[in-house]
Amino acid sequence: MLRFLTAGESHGQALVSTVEGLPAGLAIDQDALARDLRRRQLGYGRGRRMQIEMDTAEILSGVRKGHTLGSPVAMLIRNRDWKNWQQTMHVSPEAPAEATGARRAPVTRPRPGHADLAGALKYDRGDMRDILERASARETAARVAAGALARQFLAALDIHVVSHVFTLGAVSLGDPLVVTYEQIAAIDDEAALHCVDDTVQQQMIEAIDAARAAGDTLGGAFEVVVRGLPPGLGSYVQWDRKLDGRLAQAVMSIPAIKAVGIGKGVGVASVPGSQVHDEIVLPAAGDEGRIMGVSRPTNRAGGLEGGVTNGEDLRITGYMKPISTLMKPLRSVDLQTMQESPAAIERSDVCAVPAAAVVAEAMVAFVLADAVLERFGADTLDDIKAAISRAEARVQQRFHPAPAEA
Ligand SMILES: Cc1cc2nc3c(=O)[nH]c(=O)nc-3n(C[C@H](O)[C@H](O)[C@H](O)COP(=O)(O)O)c2cc1C
Ligand SMILES: C=C(O[C@@H]1CC(C(=O)O)=C[C@@H](OP(=O)(O)O)[C@H]1O)C(=O)O
Repeated sequence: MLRFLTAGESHGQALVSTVEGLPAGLAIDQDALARDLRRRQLGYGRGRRMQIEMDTAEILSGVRKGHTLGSPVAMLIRNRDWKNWQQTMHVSPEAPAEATGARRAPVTRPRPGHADLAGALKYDRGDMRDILERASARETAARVAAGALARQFLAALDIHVVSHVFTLGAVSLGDPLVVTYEQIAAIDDEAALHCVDDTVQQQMIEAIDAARAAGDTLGGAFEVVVRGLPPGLGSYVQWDRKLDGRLAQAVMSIPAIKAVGIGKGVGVASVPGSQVHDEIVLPAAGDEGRIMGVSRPTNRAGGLEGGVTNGEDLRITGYMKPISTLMKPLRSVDLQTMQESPAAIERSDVCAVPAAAVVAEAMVAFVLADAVLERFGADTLDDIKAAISRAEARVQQRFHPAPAEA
């Protein structure tokens, strides 16, 4: 079983990510890890915090001479902003004499849509900073570090995870299923909104500018696409083994994600079956089909049938609500005075859909890595590769039987 836990407050000293269950013998590419962390910080519409942070993950354990040992990998991501928050975020009852930064007033006016009110009710905290510090999506940097290791494990098996943004507020590219894996893989890391279409991307930028000018915020939708998955990951035999369910939980757990789709997603509800299901045909001459000797002209199922991978690209969409901190705040109640009062204003993003897409890549990579280990599980990378080859040979033999002896 592959698992990870994170720790850390948004303006505390650091984030910690601990990953357990990776096989031994995986080469760790620290540049690729840094690239994933950087991609999460990019995207048009983010706030000033992203100019302060330059996320890097320091590997503290589990890796020696560039390779995993099979033991837990602990990683540390320091918050550069911490120096501005020591007076507010100190761990001791009193701020130490050397603490830097301003002493901030308690947060008492919950922001509709953030975790402030629900968290205060649950944990019985008067200052809602005690809630928002951990509810903050700052934590997703630690998820991306964990996901980066999973992604490197998958890449060693020639499985690749990419994403793109296809909707931002009212601007949309339309059906993401028409966008190819190759188009998504070609998106430049520095692209403003990680959209495959430059004209649509420009309209998205303008929508964000307009929202910012109005003191408002915007959400949107992204798609994660995975190429190279072996068929047979996940299972239909129990509810908690269905891979669609496991992926949906992982993506839905990202702050502000309110809906998840597989393949055609919610579109399946409004059209007949003939426009939903992917026919199974014999491959055209010269096209072997992927592994199974059959071909699927369409992939509306998004690579999953019965909660099991079918050898096609995995396609999963995530829908993000607009950021809940509005510079023109919504109505709220000051929980200290119990007077109606505009919601608190914190420094904030106007839009973070591209960042959420990168986090979703990490979460999807993690769930898939776990599913690969479950099916081909072993303690070393070489054993896993051998198990995958064996499974491929078995499927190949069944669907391409050798010609009978004359
Ligand atoms: C990458 C990313 C950045 C975010 N930035 C902000 C932000 O700057 N301000 C804010 O109010 N919410 C932001 N959010 C959303 C909140 O974290 C989220 O709405 C809150 O934790 C409540 O969780 P829920 O929306 O899932 O119910 C961000 C989310 C993500 C994924
Ligand atoms: C720090 C990150 O995102 C933060 C997520 C967030 C929230 O409420 O979720 C609020 C903002 O925090 P701050 O007030 O410090 O600017 C974002 O910047 C990050 O993505 O690394």
